[in-house]
Amino acid sequence: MRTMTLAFGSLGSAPFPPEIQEHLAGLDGQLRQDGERQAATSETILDLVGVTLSFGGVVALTDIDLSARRGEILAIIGPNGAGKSSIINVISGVYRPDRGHVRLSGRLYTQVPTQKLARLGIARTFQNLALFKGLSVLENVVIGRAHTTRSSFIEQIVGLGRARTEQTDARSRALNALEFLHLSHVGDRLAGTLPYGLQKRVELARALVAEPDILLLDEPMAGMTATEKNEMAGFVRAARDRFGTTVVLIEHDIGVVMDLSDRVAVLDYGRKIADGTPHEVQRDQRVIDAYLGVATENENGEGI
Ligand SMILES: Nc1ncnc2c1ncn2[C@@H]1O[C@H](COP(=O)(O)OP(=O)(O)OP(=O)(O)O)[C@@H](O)[C@H]1O
Repeated sequence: MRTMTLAFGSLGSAPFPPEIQEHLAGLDGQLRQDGERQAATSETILDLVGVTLSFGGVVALTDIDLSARRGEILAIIGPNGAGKSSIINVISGVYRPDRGHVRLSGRLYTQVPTQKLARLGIARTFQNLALFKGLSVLENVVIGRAHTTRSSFIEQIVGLGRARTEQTDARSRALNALEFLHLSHVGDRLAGTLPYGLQKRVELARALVAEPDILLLDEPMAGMTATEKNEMAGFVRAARDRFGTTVVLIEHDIGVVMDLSDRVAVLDYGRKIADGTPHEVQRDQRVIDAYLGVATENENGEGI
């Protein structure tokens, strides 16, 4: 059953909670406030061309063209089973498309090499939490720097020279990421002991510490309260504003999507049926039809 709720504007322009806003603004004066978003450059950093993917007889994606520009927040939405996760998994190299290709910063891949993902400038979070629950929050975030390690196994065991420099650097960057996401106070806690919403934020910290060009977020606000969603949306926006990161996210809460995204791509049955600004997509008849029967009219019988 297709269960997506079409609640356009449910969060509207809900403000980023004041204490978080104050914290972010005070970090080093570099953060831009809401409404002063860093404009996405016209440089296309991610390009999917004609991507088709099937599992046996099930066609998950059909001839998908999709691109994202540097510094853009792109949301992928669609009913359950529409192919959203499949796109993220193609971009991150988990699935190899039957046809089509992915271009990252101009380089062409039929399949993105998963093991080189971080070095290619891509970091991701997962639909279900993927933290090491028995490690501290800080240790979890330090792992996000693993791709930068050049020292040998022996050097790391002994903890000398290059290994020590790398560890110090990783720890320092992880501490900065924790501060940026307002998590410093839980850095020493075991990740598994944190409330769910904070664990999701730790995942974001681990992805951000890799300093990715492209951040893939698979339902980053799933299971969160409205307040937690607002906080998370604010942090995602702040990360983009501060680092110029391109964000590609899947999110079921359309209110969050409309408020946070620069552009929205809509999938239905594995096909892209719309791609535009939140305003454009919201009024697209094909999108409304895709969710037919769920809040497509207001009380006066007018389309929303
Ligand atoms: N590993 C797989 N094996 C077989 N079929 C799959 C696999 N992954 C996805 N599919 C199928 O491909 C289609 C698209 O699935 P996908 O998970 O990409 O959709 P989605 O939009 O992310 O859905 P949801 O919102 O429920 O997470 C569905 O029909 C799904 O059953």
